[in-house]
Amino acid sequence: MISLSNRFILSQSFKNFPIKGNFFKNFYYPNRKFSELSMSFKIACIQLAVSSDKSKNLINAKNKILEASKNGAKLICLPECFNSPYGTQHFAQYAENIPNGESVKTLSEAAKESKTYIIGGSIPEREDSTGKLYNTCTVYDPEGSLIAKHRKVHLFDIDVPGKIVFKESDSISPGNSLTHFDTKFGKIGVAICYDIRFPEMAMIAAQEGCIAMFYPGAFNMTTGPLHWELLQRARALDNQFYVVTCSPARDMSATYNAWGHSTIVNPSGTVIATTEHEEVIIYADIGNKWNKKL
Ligand SMILES: NC(=O)CCC(=O)C(=O)O
Repeated sequence: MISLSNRFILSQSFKNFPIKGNFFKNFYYPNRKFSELSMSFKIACIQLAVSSDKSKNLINAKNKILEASKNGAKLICLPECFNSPYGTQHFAQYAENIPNGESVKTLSEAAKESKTYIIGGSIPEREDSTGKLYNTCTVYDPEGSLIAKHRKVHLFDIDVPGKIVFKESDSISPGNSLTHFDTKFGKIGVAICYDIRFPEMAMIAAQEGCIAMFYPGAFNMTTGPLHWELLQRARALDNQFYVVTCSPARDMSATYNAWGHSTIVNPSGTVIATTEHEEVIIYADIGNKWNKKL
């Protein structure tokens, strides 16, 4: 039995979120548009092999970003916790200030050099004024500017007897806001891993006009096979937008074994790109054309 002990009642956590006008007016989003530029554009998910060596992780991430851009990707996503092994015992050691840490510097340079949008997976963030840690995604435009930051809202606390015990809230504090950002291709939503289990976040992104929701994430060997793909297809079909997940590659010598299987799902709930658990880059062209294939 999965304990969802830190589940927020969304009406409480987002009670001040401004839902404008009649929420159901555009339920099927007939007017949501990719920009004129983007009948279709290529995205990439880098299923990065993450080690305990932070500098190595940063160099590897940058090289893979340059490789994905050479292959035509215009928007590139990294996995949850790409600069550090995923684990409560590691977060404090690898945590950085945002925007003054080395991970932000590396990703900003990579975005500028590759001239791509980058959704920088996540890193453990230290807020200097409070000492609190967050699991945070940073986003960059093709000029290398930091254009958005998402702190994971729903922390992953789980206890499946005999299978997996993990309590992210032991060291990480939750974020309290939703994150959507504009690109020249259209508006994009971002959330992190366990956030995908809370459909309201994706619904609000769709209502706000997002064309896709990206979830850097690291599911595990218990819940991965059960729910990873199902959740993505559900969020995509519910909201009629693309859903993209990006996991670290699996490392069986680590304390937390990621499921891998980074995946891209179209607005009809169909998987258009996926993989197994090794280090790899997956690509897909996303845009308005998907519905002509139905
Ligand atoms: N890193 C995470 O939030 C993992 C979430 C997960 O595995 C789940 O089942 O949910």
